[in-house]
Amino acid sequence: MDTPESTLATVLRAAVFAARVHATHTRKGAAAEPYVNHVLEVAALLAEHGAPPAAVIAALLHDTVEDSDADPTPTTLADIEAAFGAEVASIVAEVSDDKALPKEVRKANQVRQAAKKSAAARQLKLADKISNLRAITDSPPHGWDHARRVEYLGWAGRVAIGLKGLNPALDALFEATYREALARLAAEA
Ligand SMILES: Nc1nc2c(ncn2[C@@H]2O[C@H](COP(=O)(O)OP(=O)(O)O)[C@@H](OP(=O)(O)OP(=O)(O)O)[C@H]2O)c(=O)[nH]1
Repeated sequence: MDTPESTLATVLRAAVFAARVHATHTRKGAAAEPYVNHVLEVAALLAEHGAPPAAVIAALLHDTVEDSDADPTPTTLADIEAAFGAEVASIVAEVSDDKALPKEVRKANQVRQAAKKSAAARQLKLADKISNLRAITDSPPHGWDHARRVEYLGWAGRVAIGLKGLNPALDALFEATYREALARLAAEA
């Protein structure tokens, strides 16, 4: 008889799935960290701040579809649904940018659509931005000058306006991370 998988087992299975998909991907930062470090950080932020298990599992998988589009065997939402179910796949769909759209449209859509997303997707996206703001100061993407980092910070702040209001502790961490990044960028100017 099949026994239902525990949440812990699903979380670990998602981590293994993400590590395999991102095996050849690195972060854009100077440290060129393995990409999976980012998704583990986002999932840990959510788990530490009381987000539901489906959001933590989706966090591990959140870039597998968007970032495997150029891989020999891209990961699809159907793959995620088959392996982790419809709820997780739906959250991953909500936080995946459509890479076919021009970058300016994708960026504007993130600002415009943030507040319309589900509670799980909003918390996931906020944790994603916290991780990216940390990276902006600790290991900035290669070739990003000061102006580009300031622009990213401002844009992330505008997206976050629509994401906040669900998880006060996560909201506070975003605010603190934003202020720290702003102070460090101001000190460099
Ligand atoms: N800040 C930062 N971003 C990195 C790093 N490595 C990869 N990225 C990805 O690069 C995106 C920011 O680069 P951009 O040039 O602005 O955008 P693009 O890659 O989507 O064209 C982030 O997207 P995003 O829309 O902010 O996040 P997401 O929603 O795609 O996860 C993030 O996914 C890194 O070291 N630092």
